[in-house]
Amino acid sequence: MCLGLPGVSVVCVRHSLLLLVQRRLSQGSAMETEAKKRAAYMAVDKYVQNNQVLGIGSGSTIVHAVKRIAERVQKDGLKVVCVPSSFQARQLILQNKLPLSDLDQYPELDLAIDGADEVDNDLNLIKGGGGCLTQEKIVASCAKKFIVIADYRKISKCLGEKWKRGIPIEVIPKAYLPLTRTIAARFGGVAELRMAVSKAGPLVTDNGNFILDWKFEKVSDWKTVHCSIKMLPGVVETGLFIDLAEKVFFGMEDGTVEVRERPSQ
Ligand SMILES: O=C[C@H](O)[C@H](O)[C@H](O)COP(=O)(O)O
Repeated sequence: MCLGLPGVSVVCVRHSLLLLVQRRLSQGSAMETEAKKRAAYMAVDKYVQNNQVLGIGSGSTIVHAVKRIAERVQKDGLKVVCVPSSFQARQLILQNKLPLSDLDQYPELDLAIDGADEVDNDLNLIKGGGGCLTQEKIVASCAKKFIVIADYRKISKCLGEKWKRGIPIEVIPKAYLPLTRTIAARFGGVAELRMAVSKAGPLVTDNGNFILDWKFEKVSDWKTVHCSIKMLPGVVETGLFIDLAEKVFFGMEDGTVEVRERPSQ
């Protein structure tokens, strides 16, 4: 309510603008959540079959996929076994009362499903925005099929166009400082130690390592760069997933789901 007092109308206008911005932001995120959910549901419904061993990725999009798998287990009597790619994935599997296993029991998976931070035209991915990448890549590489679920914001023509936080690189803690220098000197750009959000100090991965976010300048051959970075002593894995994803399901802004296949298949 605006009172007829000097200055009050300015306050009211500001307040209304703030509410408008907040509303837009929450609509945006509701739209993104809906897009993630649609992509996840379609991927699960098309690809998950009875008696499969599934690799479960990490992040916010995979939450919808796990929920859908659990729904199908409850409603349709679907039988699956789930292998997690992170602490979060393990918790999700347990919370949804799905059978939990590991790569010791099942070194070969029928299917792995995961999210991504960015996806280019060749279905190369940037992953690790949430600090999980090494176990995700291991799980994806053990699967006969690896499919990705994402919302429309992740679509890009070339890596780095959308994801501005740099390529996540998991490193052995003792090597982080020399690696920041070597990566910048050899490949250009800046590699920064990722800091934890609610603790003082660096983010520590599920494997007890650190993450460097490499803000690159220009890269034309991602495979070569990935291989060269992996050769550096102390590097555990990069968040570049090259030639791994077979299909990506994108939940779009208009409510549809766009499915893209890797061109070389
Ligand atoms: O480290 C996190 C993982 O690589 C996620 O799969 C990736 O960040 C995508 O996460 P979200 O589904 O939350 O966008």
